[in-house]
Amino acid sequence: MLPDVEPGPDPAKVPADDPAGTPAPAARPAGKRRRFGWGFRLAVAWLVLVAGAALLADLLPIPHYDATLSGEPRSGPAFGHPFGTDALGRDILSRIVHGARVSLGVGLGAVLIGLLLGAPFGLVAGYYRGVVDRIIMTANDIVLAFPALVFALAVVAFAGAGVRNVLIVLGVLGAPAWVRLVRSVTMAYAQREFVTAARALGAKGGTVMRREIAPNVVLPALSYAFVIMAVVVVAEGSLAFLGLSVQAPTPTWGGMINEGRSNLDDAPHIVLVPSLVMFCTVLAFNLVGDRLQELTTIRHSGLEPRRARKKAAVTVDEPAAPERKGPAPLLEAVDVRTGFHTPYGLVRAVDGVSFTLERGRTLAIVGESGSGKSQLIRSVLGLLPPAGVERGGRVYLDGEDLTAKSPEQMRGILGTRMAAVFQDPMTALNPVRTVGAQVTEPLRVHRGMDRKEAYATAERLLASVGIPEPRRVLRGYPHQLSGGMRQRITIAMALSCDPEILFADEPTTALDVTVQKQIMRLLHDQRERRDMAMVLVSHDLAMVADWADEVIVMYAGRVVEHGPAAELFAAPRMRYTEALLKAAPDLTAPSHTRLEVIDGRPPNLVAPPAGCRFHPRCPFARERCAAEAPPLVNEGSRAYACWYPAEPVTVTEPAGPAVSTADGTDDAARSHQDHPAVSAGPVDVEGNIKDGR
Ligand SMILES: Nc1ncnc2c1ncn2[C@@H]1O[C@H](COP(=O)(O)OP(=O)(O)OP(=O)(O)O)[C@@H](O)[C@H]1O
Repeated sequence: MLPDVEPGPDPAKVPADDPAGTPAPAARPAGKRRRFGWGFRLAVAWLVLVAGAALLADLLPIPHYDATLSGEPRSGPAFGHPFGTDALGRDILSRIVHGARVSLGVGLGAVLIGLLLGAPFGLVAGYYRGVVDRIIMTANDIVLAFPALVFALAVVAFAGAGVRNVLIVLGVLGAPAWVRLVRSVTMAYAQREFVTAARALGAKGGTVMRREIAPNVVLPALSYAFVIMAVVVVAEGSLAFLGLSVQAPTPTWGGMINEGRSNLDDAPHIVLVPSLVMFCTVLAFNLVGDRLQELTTIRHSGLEPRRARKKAAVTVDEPAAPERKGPAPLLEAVDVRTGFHTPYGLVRAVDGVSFTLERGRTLAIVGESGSGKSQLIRSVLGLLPPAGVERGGRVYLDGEDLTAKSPEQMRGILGTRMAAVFQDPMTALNPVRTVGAQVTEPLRVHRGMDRKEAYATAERLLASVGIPEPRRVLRGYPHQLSGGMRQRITIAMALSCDPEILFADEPTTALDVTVQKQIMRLLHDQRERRDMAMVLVSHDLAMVADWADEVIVMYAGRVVEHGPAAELFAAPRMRYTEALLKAAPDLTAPSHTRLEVIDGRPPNLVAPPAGCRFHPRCPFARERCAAEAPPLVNEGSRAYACWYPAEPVTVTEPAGPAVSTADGTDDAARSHQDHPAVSAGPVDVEGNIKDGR
């Protein structure tokens, strides 16, 4: 009888096909508008009628609900008494209308109490996970397991029957269900890019929950509130039937059913009318709740391990601080390792990656999907999920050990010294907040600007990243802008506090080709103008060839080749890099040219193959490759991990597939020709590779 219904979304029940954990609106055929349907409309109309009648009960031209003998006792529907009268001759319509006040009032009150008690716990559990989550959910499960009826009877027996006590009982008993609902929605949103982007800008946990997640919980909570209202109306009716709710003479629907039981033979309408009204009201609440839930359904992902065996994040086997002779590089990653605990074992997403990056340089990270590129930069930024993660290694920013920083200190660095731009500008921006609110936030938080100053600066920032009419754009919402414009906004946000390093995780993947080029040029120009460094994650080798100074090639969580972009593209040494370049599409090749593909699939990162991880897919693999893992050996400015590398070559004629983003502008002819492996033009790489940018 009490509200222990299963809350809507539960990300733990969904297939493991989307490690990014990106909740998205339910799929809907393009061009089709969402329809509410006649059932929904009827239900809303019924609820409006009942709620309206309850609100205006005292003004309606009907007899007083307790006026005995206002008509013939037990008489059926008649003029003046459309629903008939009860055993004392009281008007049933009037009693129904006044009873609605109790039912709906208790329903609304219980929903609010449950929400206020449960939502904060749900938010905290879903956002922080780990031990906090376990404590909250264990306490929640204990409350849920408590026999609700016994609790209700005990409270009413102790504190007395009455609307206030019924409301408290139902509200408190409903709270655990709210904890579950809000937790599951929070979990689904906690890994969304706009939340990661807010964290990357240094927002505190409380701020992220309040500003980024809570507004997105509102709609699922609203749909759930309708379902809970239905449950509470039934629960209140049941308590009233037992005489434990509001006492006579105030009418309640449950009480009317109870009173009418003895007249079932000669005047069944006394029981039937309140039963029918209650039935229709409960049905209407459920219908509206279900329909709203359908409209807010989240596509869940397998991000959340069903039961992470170790939930707390741990840091293991820290490498010693590197010995330096000269000044520290701007960014230095040493043996970075990141593993995710899953039901299938530890997924070693990043497995001992080291690199350095200097000011004014662009480092690109490439590799097939799942090779660990994104998790590497999230590890460097300290933006990994708070629980279920095993991490190791060190990251130094200008010689300062970031891995030794507290979350508070890291928040001071994110957004100000290191900032990030993510793949999909739609998901990187919070859809329920204005562009202005989002762009001004880092300015207010990190640069201490007041609202007016922050808006004026935001306007200039937007103009600097090429947004026309910035003032108008600031007033709008992300969905009113094109993909390219949205990405310009996220770039403006990332640049707002003049970071020293900009991390761009596939910043153009979600955009069309011509916009891709504009965005890359914008990023490059800003990098030059601000003398920043940039870390660029991308699948697009042509783009990397165009804009990167250095390239890291990742395979199965490890670096397999690293070197200056031009040299690496001209003459890859590691066989995987070679295969990757050959698999890149060549837009300048004759039509119907077959694309080379890399046979097989990337390995399972829970149990990667022994030896060289690429050997099962490598046409050049020999015995040694399966037995011993090749170390990353340095060769001049380059490093590669391969027992049988490709020969160093001097390329004087077209050397491989060209990848072109040509759009007819002068850029098209530009830099692909500098990198033979991704171009169609003749190039001499022996020290004569010119920087075509
Ligand atoms: N929260 C998680 N739990 C378990 N495994 C995860 C989690 N996040 C990422 N992984 C796994 O870590 C590996 C590396 O993921 P990552 O996102 O870094 O790959 P990527 O190279 O960036 O791929 P893509 O180019 O498709 O984004 C993948 O196998 C992925 O499934």
